Amino acid sequence: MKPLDSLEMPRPAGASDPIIAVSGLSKTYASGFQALKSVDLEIRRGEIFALLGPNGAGKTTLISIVCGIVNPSTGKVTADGHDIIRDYRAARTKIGLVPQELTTDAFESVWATVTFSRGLFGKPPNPVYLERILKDLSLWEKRDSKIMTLSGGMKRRVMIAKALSHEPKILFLDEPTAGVDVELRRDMWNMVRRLRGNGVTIILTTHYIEEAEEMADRIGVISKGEIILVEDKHVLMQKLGRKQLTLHLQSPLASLPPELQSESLQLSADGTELVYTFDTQTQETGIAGLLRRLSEHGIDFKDLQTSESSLEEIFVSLVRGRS
Ligand SMILES: Nc1ncnc2c1ncn2[C@@H]1O[C@H](COP(=O)(O)OP(=O)(O)OP(=O)(O)O)[C@@H](O)[C@H]1O
Repeated sequence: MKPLDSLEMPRPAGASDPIIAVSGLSKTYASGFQALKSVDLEIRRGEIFALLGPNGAGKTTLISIVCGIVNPSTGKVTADGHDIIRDYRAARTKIGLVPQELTTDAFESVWATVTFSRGLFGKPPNPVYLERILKDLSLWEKRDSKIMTLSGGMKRRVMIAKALSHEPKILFLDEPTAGVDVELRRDMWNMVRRLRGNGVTIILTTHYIEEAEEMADRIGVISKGEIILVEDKHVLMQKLGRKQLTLHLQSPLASLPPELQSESLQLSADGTELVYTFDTQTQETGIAGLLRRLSEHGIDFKDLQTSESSLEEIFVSLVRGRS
């Protein structure tokens, strides 16, 4: 993909108010199922926000409400200062949505589809802008092709072009890289970064924790309709991160001596490795004491390595802790 430098959407100078403000938002579907439980969330201007949560946590429901596709039961949402219900049109114009499912008109050409999408938002035609988007998304050569003739990856690019056609300030990407190949995933990550560079705020939902780890400025975790955590990515990883020290033993151990047994020290099944888990936040890691006690028991090691817990491990432990 070529650069999206051309998408000039300057960041408002000094604007510190949230671009999206969600307060007390609840949703109970007609079935009686409560998908969102009094959600409060603020999205900052110009950030990439990743919303993580297991299947059925309420991610799509939340996005759908902000985009005016699903009605909230209670609560208030504003998008760039516009109430999404009272001032629906103005709010919706600010938002581009790339939904999970591909919903494009199979018989239309790429060009007709993006032109039509722009028109839906009441924006005057701007073929130069649309040409830039299609070029940036490597779709320009396919502009006259019917969508049904495109590959799945190309169709996904069309969905993005449609979402950007009316120059939104906010872009929602619902599971953007589910089922796409590695190359397209990389392209999309690069595109998201360039959009952010141009002042677009991006909210993405993902199951790929790797994606949040790589892309997001902040991470929100949703579980069973509740936002259980919102944190700067680096702070989150530092706060909840644990480190592991793995000792490769000189000779395998049948079992750990009782005096050494603790939750933080585990012997591998084959007895060749000892794994010690410690908190990155504490002053005292306990490593010196551990090494001393091992030596007292005549347990020698030939090598050691440390590793930090990934966002994936943090996420799993957070969501597990709630179930
Ligand atoms: N129209 C509906 N009627 C009744 N229940 C619904 C409806 N839409 C969604 N739900 C339920 O609300 C819950 C949240 O669904 P939602 O699609 O928001 O979750 P999600 O976090 O996006 O999940 P996924 O990661 O699987 O896409 C689920 O239990 C789902 O079955």
